[in-house]
Amino acid sequence: MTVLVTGGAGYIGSHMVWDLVDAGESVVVLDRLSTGFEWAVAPEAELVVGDIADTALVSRLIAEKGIREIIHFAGSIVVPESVADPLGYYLNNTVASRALLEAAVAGGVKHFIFSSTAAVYGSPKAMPVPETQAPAPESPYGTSKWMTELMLRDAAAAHPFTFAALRYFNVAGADPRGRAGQSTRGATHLIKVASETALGKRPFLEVFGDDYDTPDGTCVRDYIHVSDLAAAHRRALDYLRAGGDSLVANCGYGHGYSVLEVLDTVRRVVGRDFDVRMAGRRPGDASAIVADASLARQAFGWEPRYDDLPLIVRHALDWEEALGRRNAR
Ligand SMILES: NC(=O)c1ccc[n+]([C@@H]2O[C@H](COP(=O)([O-])OP(=O)(O)OC[C@H]3O[C@@H](n4cnc5c(N)ncnc54)[C@H](O)[C@@H]3O)[C@@H](O)[C@H]2O)c1
Ligand SMILES: O=c1ccn([C@@H]2O[C@H](COP(=O)(O)OP(=O)(O)O[C@H]3O[C@H](CO)[C@H](O)[C@H](O)[C@H]3O)[C@@H](O)[C@H]2O)c(=O)[nH]1
Repeated sequence: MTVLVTGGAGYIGSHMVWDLVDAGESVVVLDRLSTGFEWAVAPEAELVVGDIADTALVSRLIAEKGIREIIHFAGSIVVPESVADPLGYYLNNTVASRALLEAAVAGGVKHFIFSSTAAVYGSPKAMPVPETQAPAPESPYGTSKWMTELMLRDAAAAHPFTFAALRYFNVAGADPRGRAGQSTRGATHLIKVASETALGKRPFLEVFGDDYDTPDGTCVRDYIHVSDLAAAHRRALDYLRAGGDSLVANCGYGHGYSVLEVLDTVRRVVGRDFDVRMAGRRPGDASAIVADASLARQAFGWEPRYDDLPLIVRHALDWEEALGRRNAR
């Protein structure tokens, strides 16, 4: 059996591919390389360069490779960009996912795992936020992902497949063995931007808003190590293979850090200061969001290994340094 990983040349997808390959699975990656990299795909996996919205291509892959499971990471991921270009986000996240799902259903795919997001919740009143909290996204990005969750729910009621929609909180860090990491050009994610700034690749970092209703006024997020997230997917896949019901599950650790706390951690880990400037709020940002992650533990036995912010930052910095050496070659 071969697993199809869409977006497997991207940040999280490339870690997933390594995790599957390490477990002896056969893997095909479908990625159009818009933000991903050919070199990021583990050599044991087969990379097909193409678009998930290309139903003919996906149908051919499903038939030719005997695909029964899809892990779907491909998409557009930047919250403020989605505020500026909502239709582009609905196209690449919702419409393209619909096309992929149509090919999956027609091709007899049995299990589907989907990259959803904490952004579906908006700024929840009660925290940590459980999956039972009604979604109230504050950005087109969050809405585009929630719409895909709803399509999965309805399609799974009508067709013989099961799914897990995993709502990731803030993903950071890199493969502890140094084989993968975040290589995104012009990245906007806090730990990535802070790592680049700390290593002198950017002149300064801006803190987007210090007037939120949080203890120090900056936004609070639940940062999860990318390798723990990949492990959660493999657990979810095993659960679905064993006949588990479709589910929606948070992936986070259950504790939040403010932007300033993250920056302090980066300073301590790297052992030097860097230029941080206060700036206005960024469109689409929720003030605080922390996961209730008990369902993932109960339903499919997920046990995080890297719930340690300094370690996440250490791995992100190690990758950033390796990336610097790669780009210098
Ligand atoms: N990074 C986070 O903190 C975070 C949090 C929650 C959810 N997610 C979700 O996880 C998934 C992966 O995110 P990432 O951080 O690895 O981003 P990424 O940009 O590194 O990876 C996305 C990959 O998908 C590919 N892609 C995009 N559109 C495509 C299309 N139409 N057809 C084929 N390939 C396409 C890109 O080339 C890239 O390799 C996304 O769906 C994102 O919404 C990410
Ligand atoms: O240079 C920066 C970058 C970020 N931030 C702040 O740091 C926090 C985290 O921002 P990120 O861009 O790292 O992450 P987001 O919370 O905006 O979004 C991320 O996590 C979400 C889930 O919560 C989504 O799924 C999305 O894909 C992913 O980008 C936010 O308050 C943001 O304003 C800064 O102050 N300066």
